[in-house]
Amino acid sequence: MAVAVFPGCAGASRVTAHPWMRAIRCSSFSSPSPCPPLPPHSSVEPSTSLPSPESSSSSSFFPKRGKTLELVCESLAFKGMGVCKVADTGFVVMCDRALPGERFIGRVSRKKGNYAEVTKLKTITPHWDIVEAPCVYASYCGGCKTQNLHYRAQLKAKELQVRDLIIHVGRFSSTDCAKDCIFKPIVPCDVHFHYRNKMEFSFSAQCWVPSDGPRGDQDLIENGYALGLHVPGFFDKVLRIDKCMLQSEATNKVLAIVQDCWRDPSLGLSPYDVHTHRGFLKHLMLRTGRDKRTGFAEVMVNFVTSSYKPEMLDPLVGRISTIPEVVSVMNNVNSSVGNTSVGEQEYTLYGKSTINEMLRGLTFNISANSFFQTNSYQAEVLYKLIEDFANLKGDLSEIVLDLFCGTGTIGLTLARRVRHVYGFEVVKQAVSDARQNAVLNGIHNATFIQGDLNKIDGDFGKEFPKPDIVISDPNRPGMHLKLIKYLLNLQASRIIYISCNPATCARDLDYLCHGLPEKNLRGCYRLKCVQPVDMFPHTPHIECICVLELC
Ligand SMILES: C[S@@+](CC[C@H](N)C(=O)[O-])C[C@H]1O[C@@H](n2cnc3c(N)ncnc32)[C@H](O)[C@@H]1O
Repeated sequence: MAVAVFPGCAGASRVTAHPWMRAIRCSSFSSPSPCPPLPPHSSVEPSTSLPSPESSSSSSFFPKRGKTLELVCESLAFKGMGVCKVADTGFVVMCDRALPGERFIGRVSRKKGNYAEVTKLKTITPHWDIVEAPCVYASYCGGCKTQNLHYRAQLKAKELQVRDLIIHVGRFSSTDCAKDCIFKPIVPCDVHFHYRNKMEFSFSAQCWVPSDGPRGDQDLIENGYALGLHVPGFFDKVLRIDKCMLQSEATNKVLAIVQDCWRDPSLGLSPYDVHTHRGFLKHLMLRTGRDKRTGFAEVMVNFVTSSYKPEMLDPLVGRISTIPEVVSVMNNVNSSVGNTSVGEQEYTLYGKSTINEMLRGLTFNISANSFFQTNSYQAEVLYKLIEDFANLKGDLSEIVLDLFCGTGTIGLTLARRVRHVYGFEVVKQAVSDARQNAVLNGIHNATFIQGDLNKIDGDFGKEFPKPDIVISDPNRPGMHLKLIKYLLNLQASRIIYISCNPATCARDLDYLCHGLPEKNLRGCYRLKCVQPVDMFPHTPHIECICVLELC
């Protein structure tokens, strides 16, 4: 199928397509921080003229909440929201689950500064590059929002989003970027399904049944219990999922067994109720790794419960441990009212307490709560690119600083070719895993330090020599201004910035390259390359690697 050209990519129609970008700088610091405004940028201003949603003349217009509008989706933006225009007027709104080319009726649900959000009510004509979504839950669960968009079109949309953000939020000139070939084509993921090595399902006392949902769900309304994924936007409603096409076949077998028996009244198991704070079962986390000798899948099952009652879980453990791939059953006990999966106590109910995964020739031990790249196939590709971009001399002379190092995977894959790796990470367990992973792989030139990179002070950096290469792989909020300031003072010759949020990445690149005069910061880096990598087909998530060189 031919990939349609997105009309939103060209010329004037793009002009009105970025009103939400204003919010990026202000919303993305993870701790209180002065929030500089977006620079004047006339091209990001939305059109505000529309006489009436039903007609199309030109008085000032902002649609009222509840108003229905006929819309056309032009492109995908932040979090996979469709960028839409009111038909015949050009007024911009954002709509979840609207895909490029789709004409539909939407209802205004929220006003957001200078644009509005709408809820889709009815499709008039479908989007371009339509394919049939193979998963019955694709329209409901919130995970695979673009499963019915041809994969090539998904890639194109992600590539355009990165480019847009770097230019408009990062304030890089599109002409210069084109001249210097800054934007590299996105690297596709060859594995489109079953690529996720970790999924977390929730137990709930409130089952959500979509009115036009997958058949067979009707009986669930009766007792209201569900094991599945949260309905987007609801912390207390769960859509029952019997099979997820993103996780491994082995973990789907586990899910099927648990679905089959957990509601059996004779077991006396109850879901945790987030309103009353009563009940036992909170989450079912499933992780897939690989046996380091055979390369075959090995699975960890982690029950997150509100209290420690292993005898209650015995019947489930007995059944799932008959699946040959299951090598570990863990129990994280989280007695707090919060509904996270990290427990205060962790118990091994069956088998071992960690599973293995291999990456770039190294073996990693993964415990229930360790961070590990969730697509191991594509992590291999990502890490190879990082290593290539790091452009190491390979003479064991260089120092690498691995910021936000998690379980040390990036630093450890580089350690064989450098003098020393220093890794920083806030999660204690991840730091301990990183140290163990170094030992497991016979690596002695890596030091992992626990610390919060949002709270660094003037002493940061005194405990290690000046790095030649900085790797920075922050989570979605990006880097704190304190860390940016440190990097600008440090002046390492190369920074490899890996990001899972191109919006905050663009902001940080702007600071590193152009500075921030109101904070007395002078940029001293040149953007050499932006390489998007698709780690998560069918989802709005975008990963990219950016290479910066000292001017
Ligand atoms: C996107 S992950 C990258 C992990 C690792 N580089 C990898 O590829 O596996 C981001 C990591 O940053 C850590 N992190 C988040 N906020 C942090 C902070 N303020 N200080 C230090 N580490 C932080 C998270 O715990 C997580 O391990």
